[in-house]
Amino acid sequence: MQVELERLAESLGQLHDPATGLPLDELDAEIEVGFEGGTVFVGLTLGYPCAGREADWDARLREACLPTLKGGPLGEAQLQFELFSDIPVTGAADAPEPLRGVKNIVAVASGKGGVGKSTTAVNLALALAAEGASVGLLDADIYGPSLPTMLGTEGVRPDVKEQKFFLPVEARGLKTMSLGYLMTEETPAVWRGPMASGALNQILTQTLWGELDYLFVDMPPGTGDIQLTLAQNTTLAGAVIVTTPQDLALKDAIKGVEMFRKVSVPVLGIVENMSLHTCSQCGHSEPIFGSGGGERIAADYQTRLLGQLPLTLAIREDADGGLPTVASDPEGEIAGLYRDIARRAAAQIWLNAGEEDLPQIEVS
Ligand SMILES: Nc1ncnc2c1ncn2[C@@H]1O[C@H](COP(=O)(O)OP(=O)(O)OP(=O)(O)O)[C@@H](O)[C@H]1O
Repeated sequence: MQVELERLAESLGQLHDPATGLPLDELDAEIEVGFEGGTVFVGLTLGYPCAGREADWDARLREACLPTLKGGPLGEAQLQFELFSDIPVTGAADAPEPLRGVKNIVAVASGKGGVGKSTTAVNLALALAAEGASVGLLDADIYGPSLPTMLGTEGVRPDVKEQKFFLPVEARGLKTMSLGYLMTEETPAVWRGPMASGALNQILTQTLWGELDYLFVDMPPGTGDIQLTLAQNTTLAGAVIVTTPQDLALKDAIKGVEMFRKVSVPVLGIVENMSLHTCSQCGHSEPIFGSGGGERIAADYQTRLLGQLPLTLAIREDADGGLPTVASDPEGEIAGLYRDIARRAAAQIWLNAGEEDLPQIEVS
């Protein structure tokens, strides 16, 4: 029977993990197989949260197990499957105290403004929370903090502890902090570089984030000094670059990729937003901003296209109305796209954590 169980584990190791595209035995995935009381137990541990895929894994594992079990001593056994996630830690051990419990800090960035970076950041954060992770979201967009609008927390002021720390504002299952919660009439309308960097660093390191699997940072748009300083001063697990398919936005997205590479922050991948427009009247879809751009950058810059999101009224209305699509229509098609992208980004962090030395790409 032991031989049977080993054969089973072997055949399960050949299954492909959809978030990385790699077979389980090439990943740091743990497959446990056991037999007790007439039941074969299979446990699979992945390095990213994927509660939403449990039923899918269950079906695929059953299908893979059948030929191995059929006709053998375990042919009549019941099959019980459980999916676990063990999220890697890429936070720095010497991080400021409030960030010590944060396993992974992920920057969501864009080379230029208005491409949907904040909308993507909030939906990705909600998506990983829906997959079972504990998630925080820091709105570091000094030019126009939009998190309070998107999460319906306008006018909320965070509690302060020991006159030194902010307590994050809980919203839709996320721990959030935004410059928007702190703005007063005295807050400068236009932040100068060092002042902006200082303010960002302060809310990042003086917020009591507690234990988090992922902290998403919605970066200010662009690739100037403020962004560079933030990327340099923080141990980031990686960056997600949001772009639209227009040539100009793509050029700026490349600058984003180059900026993160310069400071050795892994680029987890590209999200192409507003890729296709589907007419709400006739259902016809067309790539009004062009097509294939995100894929091209991903190929040219050895990163991956994490996914594409359509230009739809629902995404805009949901975000602007305080209930982003992943929360307003969790089982819908668009929420599914965000969840796929979020799992791929998290899986990329897992892959990177398994590599001892990331290749250093020199950008002159
Ligand atoms: N896929 C989409 N379909 C339709 N509208 C979208 C989509 N993505 C974002 N939007 C809308 O586009 C506007 C700009 O989005 P958002 O604020 O997320 O962009 P941004 O890149 O963060 O901008 P900024 O540079 O101002 O921070 C918002 O009104 C948002 O609701």
